[in-house]
Amino acid sequence: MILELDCGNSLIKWRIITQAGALAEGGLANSEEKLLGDLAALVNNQPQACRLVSVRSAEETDRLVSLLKARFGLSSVCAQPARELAGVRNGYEDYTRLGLDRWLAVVGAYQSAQKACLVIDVGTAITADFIAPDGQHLGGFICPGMPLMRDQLRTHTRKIRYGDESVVASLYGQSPGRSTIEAVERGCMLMLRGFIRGQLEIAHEYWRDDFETFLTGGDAGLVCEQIPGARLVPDLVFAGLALACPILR
Ligand SMILES: Nc1ncnc2c1ncn2[C@@H]1O[C@H](COP(=O)(O)OP(=O)(O)O)[C@@H](O)[C@H]1O
Ligand SMILES: CC(C)(COP(=O)(O)O)[C@@H](O)C(=O)NCCC(=O)O
Ligand SMILES: [K+]
Repeated sequence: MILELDCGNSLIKWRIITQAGALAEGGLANSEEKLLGDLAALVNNQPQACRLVSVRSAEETDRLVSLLKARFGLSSVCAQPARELAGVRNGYEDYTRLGLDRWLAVVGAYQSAQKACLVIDVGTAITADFIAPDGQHLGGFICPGMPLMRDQLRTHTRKIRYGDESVVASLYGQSPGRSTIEAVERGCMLMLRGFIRGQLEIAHEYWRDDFETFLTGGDAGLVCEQIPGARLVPDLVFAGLALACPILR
């Protein structure tokens, strides 16, 4: 059994897979402690090794690797930046600067589609990445995700105040909001949708209709219906992680 971790800025996504790649368990943790507790509570499917990708600081990532070793005796392999992987060439001027979650999602998407791809990750930040038909990553765009957009308003105004627990799917509608929370959530949703529309326009300019759109990230469900034919792949980063850290397979 292999433990896989995707350490984002908000959540740690984890799963346990067999050597053959079949999913055995998985979950979400909003802190290191929660992750370690969830892993300690596993009855079956004890992992023998770990591979992980992190966009957190080197200190945080090293600490997590040490904790996994100390508590469970687990050795971890961490995904590293690369110029090229599985037929994809990193398009950043300095390839080490491209977020590793983006890179792995790009690699996972191209591996699956083998054609031009637009990869959109809707998490703490929203990222869009473009891959040409020959596997050349062209670069991408980054903007604040829903948590950051609402936090900016709650932090920098005096009268916009509501808790995360009040954010529910039923808030999202087409008509103008008639309460503060509705107005903010619907406004941020329109920003999100406008961003997505812009990315689709760019992809159409490059490749007309001959590209595949991949959607991933915790808030991908908010925009899935906006993109006909988009592939909603929650574990896209893990697909790339398996290619980046294959030694465990
Ligand atoms: N069970 C959940 N707990 C917390 N957030 C969730 C959950 N399911 C979906 N989300 C959404 O996921 C978003 C975070 O997405 P994610 O891709 O995990 O971000 P990151 O990779 O930046 O940590 C949150 O804004 C939240 O709306
Ligand atoms: C853009 C990101 C903050 C997205 O992180 P996430 O929302 O998935 O937590 C992350 O990929 C990152 O820190 N990237 C480094 C900067 C860059 O990609 O240019
Ligand atoms: K993201």
